[in-house]
Amino acid sequence: MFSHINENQQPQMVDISDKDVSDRRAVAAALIELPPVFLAYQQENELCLKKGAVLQTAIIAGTMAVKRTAEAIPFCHPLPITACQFRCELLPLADKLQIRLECEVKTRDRTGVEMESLHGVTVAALTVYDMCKALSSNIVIRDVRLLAKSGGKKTLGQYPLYGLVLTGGKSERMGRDKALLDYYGQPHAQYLYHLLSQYCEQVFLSARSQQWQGTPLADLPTLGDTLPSEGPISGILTALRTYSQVNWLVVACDLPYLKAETLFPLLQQYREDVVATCYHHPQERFPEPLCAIYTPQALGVFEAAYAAGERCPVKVLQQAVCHCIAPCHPTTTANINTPEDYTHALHDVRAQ
Ligand SMILES: Nc1nc2c(ncn2[C@@H]2O[C@H](COP(=O)(O)OP(=O)(O)OP(=O)(O)O)[C@@H](O)[C@H]2O)c(=O)[nH]1
Ligand SMILES: [Mg+2]
Repeated sequence: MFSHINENQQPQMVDISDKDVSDRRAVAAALIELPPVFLAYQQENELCLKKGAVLQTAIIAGTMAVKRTAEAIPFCHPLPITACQFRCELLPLADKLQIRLECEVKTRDRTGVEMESLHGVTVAALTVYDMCKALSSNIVIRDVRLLAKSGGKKTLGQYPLYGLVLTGGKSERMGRDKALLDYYGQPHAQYLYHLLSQYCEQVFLSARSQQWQGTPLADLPTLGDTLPSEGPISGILTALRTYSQVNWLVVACDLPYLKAETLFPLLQQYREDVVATCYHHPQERFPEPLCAIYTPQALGVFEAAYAAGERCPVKVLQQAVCHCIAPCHPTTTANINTPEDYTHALHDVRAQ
């Protein structure tokens, strides 16, 4: 029998009286898209309109909503909230302004706070809409979802996210190290390290041993290949072996177009019940292993493929259960290999 229906088939609040108290945490996220008219109102990480500071107001509204979830959702238990934190990020794009909201809630009780985090992030998103609607009603709220929950029977998002920037190649076709090429005012591997650091608990470069000694990359945390350096698979497998209880966001150092906006779909849609979440190739639709999030399941899959002599990560992913998503732009996962590619990409990113 379902615990949310009683013996007369009437709905009821689930009886949690006998459950053990534990520390519970949940994180929910939402994405809001605003038309370009809002771009002019951005001031650092805030949107300042006549009506007031949009994100600050959204955070206050969302926090109040978290505390009052049981009043809005009929069968929710009222819970003492011990922490409620919002993270907001503004992302100006050429044709729109994106806002990414995250709401993290904690309690110590007999049931979890997933509804609280979802309610909080939804009301915060609606508050953004309310603050902004005088300027335009062409506002889309999307991808409201639970990212993580822990402390109860079912756990979601149980692994932290780590980042890996693959730099261990020989750049033979380029003739100089692709990790040191500069598009945004610093060696590209360093740029990617900082980009991933915004979303990952820890980030490492993946390299051949001693590769970066005496270079500007020497001070960044690095995982040296613990297998013969035979291509990106060596770096990926080293990372999976070194930290096997984390999700790995892996990117190659030769992706000049990678930025926050291109990572959002991965961050927003990745799943832990698959080997990897990745973009598919824009035309040929095979999984792109060098801009992907791997779960701990990937370790066994890569070990088996490696032992069988496979060295191509695309082929490994083609045989595995992956969550493939469409890249937002064909250049998202475009990599560069030759000096001509570099000149071309440099021109593109400078023109943006
Ligand atoms: N850790 C590690 N990374 C590698 C290795 N080989 C390639 N990579 C990385 O994997 C990504 C894709 O590699 P390739 O496009 O083949 O780059 P490459 O091998 O440097 O270039 P070529 O020498 O021209 O083939 C890049 O980020 C490389 O730095 C390796 O043996 N170990
Ligand atoms: Mg290579």
